[in-house]
Amino acid sequence: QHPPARSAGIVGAPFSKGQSRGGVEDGPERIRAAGLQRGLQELGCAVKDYGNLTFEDMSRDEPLGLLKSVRAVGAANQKLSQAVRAVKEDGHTAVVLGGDHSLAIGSIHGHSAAVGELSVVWVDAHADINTPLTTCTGNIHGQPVSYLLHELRSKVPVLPNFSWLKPCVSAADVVFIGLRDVDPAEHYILKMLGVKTFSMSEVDQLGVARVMEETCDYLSARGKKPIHLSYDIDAIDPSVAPATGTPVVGGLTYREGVYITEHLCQTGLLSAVDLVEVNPLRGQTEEDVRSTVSTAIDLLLGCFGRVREGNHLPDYRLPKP
Ligand SMILES: N[C@H]1CN[C@H](C(=O)O)[C@@H]1CCC[B-](O)(O)O
Ligand SMILES: [Mn+2]
Ligand SMILES: [Mn+2]
Ligand SMILES: [Mn+2]
Repeated sequence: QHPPARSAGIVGAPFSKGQSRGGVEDGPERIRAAGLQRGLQELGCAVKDYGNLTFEDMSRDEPLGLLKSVRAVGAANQKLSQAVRAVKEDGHTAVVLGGDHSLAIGSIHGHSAAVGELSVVWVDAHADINTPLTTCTGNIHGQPVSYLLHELRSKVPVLPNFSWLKPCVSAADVVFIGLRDVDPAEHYILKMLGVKTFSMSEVDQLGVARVMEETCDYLSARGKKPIHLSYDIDAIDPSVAPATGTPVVGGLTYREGVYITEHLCQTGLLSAVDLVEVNPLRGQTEEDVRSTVSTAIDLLLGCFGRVREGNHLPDYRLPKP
């Protein structure tokens, strides 16, 4: 029989101030222009596009110590949180198109406001778990996880435009996949909190099928909760997805990247997905950008039931002479 009808609520978040490379704000439009909505509809998925959020320019947003664009990041994520909560309350699986990975702060916060406790699968070359005091760059796209975890509450100072944010995720409900560029402070935090991680070494050692089995067993052992998939396109090897801000060699193959989404889709627990860090300006050729955007779309379609064996709509009938 066919799976229950799925519906996607798309929110574009053209935001770049969690890092310092222009262009990532064009991610949402490039992904839409390459046919995300049609691809979802061809899977029998209902689609509601909520459009792009608008982020007003911050008049003064001086750095706070190392931290850059704190007020802009705080305001943007407050807006995104409200948007994602509304999408969930409308009954859709949320699809957040970035924009940089600081957007996961608002996306996960809003998702949790709607559904309560959730599991987070963070697919990324990076752990993005620096705190405002351990960051070496000041870029908040390297910090979102620390703002969200209950266990790090005492390590994150109150920041301007962040008074709306409360931690909403437990460290034991997070799994990282694809890690290969983790700062020492981040590694210390991951070990201190006992966070489940599958670095690229484990992907090589176990294979992606076993990684996904263990991920789902680990998360469901604490009770089946809605899953928030936060997918940084730089988890995928730069040979496939080069148009991104912080590429790192030795990434997931296209097949491994898609397998992750196919597997999470079949759990039936996928409740929101972020697809972030697509930056068209970081491609050296148009083909670089096309390949990156096309991969992003295929990852999203995998979340909504696309499988490589093929799909057909429930009402399909063979034509008769
Ligand atoms: N080189 C990494 C590791 N730590 C750095 C930082 O904290 O600025 C970079 C963050 C990448 C964020 B991204 O994963 O969202 O791309
Ligand atoms: Mn990354
Ligand atoms: Mn990231
Ligand atoms: Mn990145």
